[in-house]
Formats: sequence, C-alpha cells, structure tokens
Amino acid sequence: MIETAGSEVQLSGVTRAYPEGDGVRRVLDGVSATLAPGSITALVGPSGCGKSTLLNLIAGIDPPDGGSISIGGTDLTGLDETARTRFRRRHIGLVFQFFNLLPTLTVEENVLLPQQLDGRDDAGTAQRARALLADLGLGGREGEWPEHLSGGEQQRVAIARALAGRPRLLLADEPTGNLDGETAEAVADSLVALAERDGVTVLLVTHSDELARRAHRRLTLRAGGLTEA
Ligand SMILES: Nc1ncnc2c1ncn2[C@@H]1O[C@H](COP(=O)(O)OP(=O)(O)OP(=O)(O)O)[C@@H](O)[C@H]1O
Repeated sequence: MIETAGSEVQLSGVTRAYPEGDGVRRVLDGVSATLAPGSITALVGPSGCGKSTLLNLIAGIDPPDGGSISIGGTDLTGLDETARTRFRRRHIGLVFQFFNLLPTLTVEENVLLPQQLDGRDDAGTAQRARALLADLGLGGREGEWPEHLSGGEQQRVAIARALAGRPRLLLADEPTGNLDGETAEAVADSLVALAERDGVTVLLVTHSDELARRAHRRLTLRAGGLTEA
C-alpha cells in the first residue's frame, strides 16, 4: 500500500480576466469550491468557459487576479512564481491532452524528469517509476522512445510521470481528449484506479461524459462560476 494523502483544495472568490477588444472579459468571476482530500472531481462546462484557465491557476502556472487558492493549507496566492514552481514540482502531478512527453527522452527518463528537476531522483524514485509503468501495462517498455508508442501508451507514460513524485494533487486537462473511445476508457480506468489507490486528490477537465461518470463529483463552470451538477 502506498501512503500518499491527497490535499484539500480550497478556492475562494477566484477571479481572472483577459483583455478583449477595448475591455476585459471576466472568465472566472468569483469561483469558490472545496475539493476534499482524495476526491476525484470532473470539471465540465461549455467550450471557452474557463476550465483550462482555472486548472492553470490551481497548478500555480498563472496567478489569479483576485481571490485565493489553497492546497493542503498552502496559499498559492501568497507565493511568488519561483515558489509556485517549486510547490508544483513537489506536490502536483499534471496530465495534458497531448501527453507532452519529451521526444528525446526515453519512457523512463520522461517519467523521472519532474523529480530530477526537483532534485529528488534517488533509487527509490526510479523503482517507483518502473512499478508505475508496470501497473500501467508498460513493463519492459522503459527504454523506448515516446514516438514508438501509441497515443494511449503515451498517455499512460504521462500518468506515470504525473504520479511518480507522489503528488497530493493530480490535475488533468482533457486526459482522454486525444484518444479513441476504447483507448480513452482504458486510460480513464487506469488514471482513476491509480489515483484512488494512492489517495491523491484529482481534478479532471473533460468534455467526456464517460470520464466524468468515473469521478466522485461533477462541477460545472458556467458564466464565470461553479455549480454542482
Ligand atoms: N492567454 C490568454 N489571453 C487571452 N484570452 C485567453 C487566454 N487564455 C484563455 N483565454 C480566453 O479565456 C476563455 C477561456 O479559455 P479556456 O481555455 O480556459 O476555456 P476552456 O473552458 O478550457 O475551453 P475548451 O473547453 O474549449 O478547452 C476563452 O475565451 C479564451 O479565448
């Protein structure tokens, strides 16, 4: 049993606007929610409503214009960019629609990269990376190049990379959006099963009802705010 406790995520009055024409468009207009530790939440909503924007704010990639984002008691909005990057590397796993694997690194090197960047690549890390790849059906594929893998296999590598550092929070932006139906279902099952096993808190942006159904909870972002649905 792996001991990883997910963090509680608290969003309070989060706002974010982008320039539009001569004015600004308030994409997020006071978003508040609490994600329970170890919960899996699907974030849905119409195209352009701000789902990726919100995910990027929670990841600390961008700061919000207002409000606060707290992960496991750490207020991200109180951190500068360097500290947010360090926090993200240490505590947050990210999965993207287009996998974002580095083509010049092998499968295992891709999985280990975030921890190398964080100075945490010891023997235990490599062991966990290999175990995760095996859990994801990629045992024996560690030395291959990403481009030799199918889309579903590449996304499994990205899931291993996201979980290898024992994150407290996993953020996934359309993780099955670039996969065909059957592959998408298998990848979704793996992601949910491993997240539940590790007890990691998960927020998944998705247009897929199949994926949203696997979550414990569904939040809809519409007109700048979140509703339970
Ligand atoms: N860097 C930016 N500069 C200006 N406008 C932006 C920027 N990023 C996003 N936007 C705008 O903010 C709005 C929300 O974008 P976002 O990508 O967060 O939506 P989304 O809900 O994830 O959409 P989709 O489901 O289509 O991926 C869109 O109107 C988009 O054009």
